[in-house]
Amino acid sequence: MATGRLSRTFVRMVSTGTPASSLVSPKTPMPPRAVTRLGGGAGALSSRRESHGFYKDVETRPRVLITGALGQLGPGLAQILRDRFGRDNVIMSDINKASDAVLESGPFLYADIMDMRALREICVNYEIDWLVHFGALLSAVGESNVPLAMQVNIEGVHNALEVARQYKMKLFLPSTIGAFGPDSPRDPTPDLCIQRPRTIYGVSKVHAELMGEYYHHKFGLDFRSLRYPGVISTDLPGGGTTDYALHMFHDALTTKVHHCYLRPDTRLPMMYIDDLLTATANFMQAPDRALRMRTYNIGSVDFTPEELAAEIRKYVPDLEIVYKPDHRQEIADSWPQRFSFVSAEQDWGYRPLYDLSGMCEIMIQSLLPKYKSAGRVKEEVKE
Ligand SMILES: NC(=O)c1ccc[n+]([C@@H]2O[C@H](COP(=O)([O-])OP(=O)(O)OC[C@H]3O[C@@H](n4cnc5c(N)ncnc54)[C@H](O)[C@@H]3O)[C@@H](O)[C@H]2O)c1
Ligand SMILES: C[C@@H](O)[C@H](N)C(=O)O
Repeated sequence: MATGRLSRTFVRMVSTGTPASSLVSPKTPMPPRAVTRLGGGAGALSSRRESHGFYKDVETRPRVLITGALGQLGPGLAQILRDRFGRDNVIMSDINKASDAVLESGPFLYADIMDMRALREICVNYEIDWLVHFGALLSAVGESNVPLAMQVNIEGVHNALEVARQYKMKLFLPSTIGAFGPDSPRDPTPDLCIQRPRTIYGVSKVHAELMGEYYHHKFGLDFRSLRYPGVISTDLPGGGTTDYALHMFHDALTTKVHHCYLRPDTRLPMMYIDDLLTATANFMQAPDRALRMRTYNIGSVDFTPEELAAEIRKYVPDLEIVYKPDHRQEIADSWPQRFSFVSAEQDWGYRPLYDLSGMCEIMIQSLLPKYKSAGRVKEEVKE
């Protein structure tokens, strides 16, 4: 609770133009990495880790900065990492304004990944050990604003790489099924194969994979990346090609009509968010010696819009789908249909738990009470 209020102060200070350096003052009680062991007497965040007395905890309780943390994936990953490393050791950041729920959940800062100086200040002042770089423009949004996508997804990655190299941080940044293209084997798509994507999003992600691996080999940077499939969650996504699947759940429970921008037979790899976030945290913690590669495919299921609709109809029998493919069809047609993730299973023990029916069950169970209490469930839904 207290940290939530403080976070609000950080946001206000930054939005009024206060330099990031002035966020750290003796009166700014950002708690240190092991606040519980300090017994609540932690007034100021010292810029010197030794004053916390927990040098040995860097391995087991690293301090993590998440960029672009207000999107579909950031809040969930912050929660998992806070459960593992302590609430105040995981700092969320974004260029958007955080909700009260985010501010109450733990530390939050304004951070634009295009602003290298501010990134440096945050990483030094808050003694960041791991950088999780989520700030990005997704596939459909990227195609509608290519110059911005190039800035955020390419220059932003350069900034993340440089900061991580300079301050010897571990860097995780996600790649995607969109890093493959029509020339890649699509059923299944292995970890290593030709990658010639046709979207700026895909091109920027191949660039990120290659640059990260280059920094690893050249400078010893602990770079790690997972190629995520479309992610299914109750929180709505930020403008990708796989978004239809999430909207289908919401529409099923409210209007019972979903307008689908893909053809009914468009198969894409997907996974449930809990599997993805657990895998991400486990991968970041995996011992370096276990990793034969720096970039791995992960996934769990693959389905088409008509297969997803059939599964959701077990709960909402009269769900209607109206198919009207648009520009996103071409993107989907160039992406993998099935994803091979055997290397992740073999090397660091990746194990997804949710299949299509498990995913649908938990989505309906999670969304139904929210829509019911908002009075938006259209008629009876089989629970
Ligand atoms: N969600 C998926 O299905 C999926 C699948 C594959 C890969 N990924 C990758 O995972 C990461 C997170 O995805 P997401 O779904 O949460 O994305 P999202 O679009 O929901 O959120 C991205 C966040 O980045 C922020 N952002 C944009 N420009 C920024 C800037 N200049 N500085 C700082 N932040 C900025 C946005 O405000 C937003 O909160 C991305 O790198 C994405 O490519 C996501
Ligand atoms: C697949 C992934 O990268 C994202 N959900 C998109 O569709 O753009």
